[in-house]
Amino acid sequence: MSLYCGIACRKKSFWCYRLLSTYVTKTRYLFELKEDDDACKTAQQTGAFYLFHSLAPLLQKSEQRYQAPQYSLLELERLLAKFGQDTQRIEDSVLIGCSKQHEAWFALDLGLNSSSSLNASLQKAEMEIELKGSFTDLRKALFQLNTKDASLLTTALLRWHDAHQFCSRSGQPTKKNVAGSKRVCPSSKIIYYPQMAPVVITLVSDGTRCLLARQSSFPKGMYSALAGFCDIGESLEEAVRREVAEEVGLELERLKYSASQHWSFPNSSLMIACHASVKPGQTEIQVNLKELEAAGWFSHDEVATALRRNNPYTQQQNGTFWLPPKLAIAHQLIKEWVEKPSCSTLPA
Ligand SMILES: NC(=O)c1ccc[n+]([C@@H]2O[C@H](COP(=O)([O-])OP(=O)(O)OC[C@H]3O[C@@H](n4cnc5c(N)ncnc54)[C@H](O)[C@@H]3O)[C@@H](O)[C@H]2O)c1
Ligand SMILES: [Mg+2]
Repeated sequence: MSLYCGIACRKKSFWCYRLLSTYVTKTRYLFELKEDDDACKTAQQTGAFYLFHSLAPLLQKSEQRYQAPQYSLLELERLLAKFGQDTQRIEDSVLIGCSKQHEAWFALDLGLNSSSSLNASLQKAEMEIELKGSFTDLRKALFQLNTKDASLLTTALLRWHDAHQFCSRSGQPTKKNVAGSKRVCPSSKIIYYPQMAPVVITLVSDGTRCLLARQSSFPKGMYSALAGFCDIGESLEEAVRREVAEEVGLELERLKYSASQHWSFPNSSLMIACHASVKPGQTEIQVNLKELEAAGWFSHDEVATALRRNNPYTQQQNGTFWLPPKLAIAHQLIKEWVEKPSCSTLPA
């Protein structure tokens, strides 16, 4: 393994290596796998593969808990052989992380039409029987897994490769590197990197209440914070102010960054979450019905109660509103405000 400890000391020595923390060696190892196709191929030999079918991750259920099983390269080759597939399909896998011991983790979709193999997608039902699990809709899967497994199962990279198989300049097929961190057009030499769209999400407060809204496409009864894609040329602050003005007709007073999250739906977004406040007396909402179905101010008690009983699968019948599930950054933002309502009015 060729690891070095930094710009000041590029020696490949045990002494140098020992100076680096586990986290740093892990990130350097992943960097190496993204840059070096041979190193990544070698890593596949001892690596672990997570399986997907048309972007739905394979989950197995044991004792009321769901887990995403891992397969070795050998197991994967045997599986493909059993279904009459050539092992070239493994070239479609993408690097998604590694363990502290540098076991590399890959994601492979058996349902998408393969770019490296002539064979089309594998039969889902037959695979599920063979693998003793089920390919589960990603949204559902994310809410059934623990946070660590859920973050591994992001399908954004698989989806991006599936949708970027041709060069937009030459029209020729592009080729992914082994790790899947880029695609190159052999004809135009253009390098394509995975893209994501910045999205702002804002919980607006008037000091005692917070503003929640819903789109008609949301599950029945669910309310969330205001969200919107950033326009080209905008700063995050400008995007937050514009989205709030556009969607509910309010002008913001203070704005405070909270946290961020990668979000796989509908494609690949970087959600940037903020708390914001409006001027006292300037709280009258004018809902933009082209964007939202409804919006309103909710008291601290109402929101705290909704957080306590939050379960999307049981809340839809009795007419009460419910909030996005724990894994969504909207939930974290709302929880933060419930725990500390002054967070939106404190200086940034
Ligand atoms: N993780 C969370 O907690 C959370 C919570 C709420 C919303 N979200 C996500 O935030 C995203 C944006 O929210 P929104 O729908 O209110 O956005 P929005 O208010 O900007 O409205 C969506 C519209 O913006 C336009 N648009 C501009 N740039 C776009 C792009 N790059 N991709 C797609 N559409 C684009 C389209 O016309 C689209 O219909 C959604 O995809 C949603 O999944 C995540
Ligand atoms: Mg919006």
